Amino acid sequence: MENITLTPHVYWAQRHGEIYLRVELSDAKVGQSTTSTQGHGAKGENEYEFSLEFLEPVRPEINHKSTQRQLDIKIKKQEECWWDRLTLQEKKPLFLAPDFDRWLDESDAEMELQAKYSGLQLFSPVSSAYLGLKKGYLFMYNLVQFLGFSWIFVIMTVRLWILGQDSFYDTFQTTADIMYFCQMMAVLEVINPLLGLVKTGFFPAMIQVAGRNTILFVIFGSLEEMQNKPVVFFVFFLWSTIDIFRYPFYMLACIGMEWKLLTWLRYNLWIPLYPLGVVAEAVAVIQSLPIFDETSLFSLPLPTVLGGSLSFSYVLQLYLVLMFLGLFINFQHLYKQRRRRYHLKKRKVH
Ligand SMILES: CCCCCCCCCCCCC/C=C/C(=O)SCCNC(=O)CCNC(=O)[C@H](O)C(C)(C)COP(=O)(O)OP(=O)(O)OC[C@H]1O[C@@H](n2cnc3c(N)ncnc32)[C@H](O)[C@@H]1OP(=O)(O)O
Repeated sequence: MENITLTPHVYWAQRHGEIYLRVELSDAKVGQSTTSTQGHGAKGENEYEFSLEFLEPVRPEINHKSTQRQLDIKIKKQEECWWDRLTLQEKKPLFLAPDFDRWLDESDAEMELQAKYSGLQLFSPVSSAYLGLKKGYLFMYNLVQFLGFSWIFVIMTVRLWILGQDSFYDTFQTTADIMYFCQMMAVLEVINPLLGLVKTGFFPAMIQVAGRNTILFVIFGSLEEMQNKPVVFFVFFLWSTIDIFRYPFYMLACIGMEWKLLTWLRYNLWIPLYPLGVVAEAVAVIQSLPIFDETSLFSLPLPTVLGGSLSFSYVLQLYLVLMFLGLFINFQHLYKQRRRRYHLKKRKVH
């Protein structure tokens, strides 16, 4: 019977300097070209072939080792750098999948490099356990946040659908408990970069978490008069709309996966939502100023000659200025992250 050329399953992983390909072929006999191989694969004994156009240049020399189970190929990158994907074409070939046995994300690969230089073994039981724990922790954290914000988003949307504008007035009573929980958990987003668990900048995360928590705990939480205002609806709706996409995006990143639509939403939705969110928060702060003046809540004691006390509303007026400074810093940060993500795409077009 005449042999037909088939495509084997190929699994890949990378380090800063190398690409690893694992081809699912047993007892492979590699021909002149490394990508054309005689071996036993999913469709039995046959000639198997695949070709890949790499994202960046690689060195011509290719190392390969055939075992009873698979064919391992190691290719050196021309330049030591992290690739966003393996192939020049954006759409992943059907026969290609991540090799989760060797898979490391960029920061883990950096850790591996450091471990190599300091003589430690990254794949020692201790460091593998650390990586597993880190991934498990981040995955669970993102999952819990995703569920929390989804719950808030769904409750608000359903109530808006059924009650219309009436639902604006009791958003706080129906969703605040979960919002408190999610936003208290979000403090971990400031701690995670400090511990080196994620690459997020500490300062942008701090601005984000401090900004939201000031609104939630100080403005809405401590002033009952604010809790029935429609502004609560707009603030909570804008926060949850971004986060029902942001957290699943991080979850997939934890397991080395990407869903194009989700990535697009994560890197584009903030463009209208962030300014809108800050404007809604500014409205909440402005509405709370007369209430703080009337109730003297959190007012700062001063000597009698200086008037006896300073209303907290002055602190909030200063905070209003900081809010727009914070918006500017984070908008720039998110814009840079977006450019970094789409950099390669642009280079391809020009
Ligand atoms: C002078 C300052 C004074 C401060 C005073 C306070 C003033 C406050 C003013 C501002 C008020 C803002 C209040 C907020 C309002 C709103 O939220 S409105 C609604 C719209 N909001 C948004 O769009 C913002 C959403 N938030 C974010 O995007 C983040 O919180 C961020 C910190 C602002 C930016 O995110 P960042 O993490 O830096 O970017 P990423 O590209 O997503 O992540 C970098 C890499 O790290 C990985 N990663 C991050 N977190 C996780 C995680 N939890 N789990 C797993 N992985 C994570 C991520 O995958 C990235 O990895 P790579 O892709 O490999 O690079």
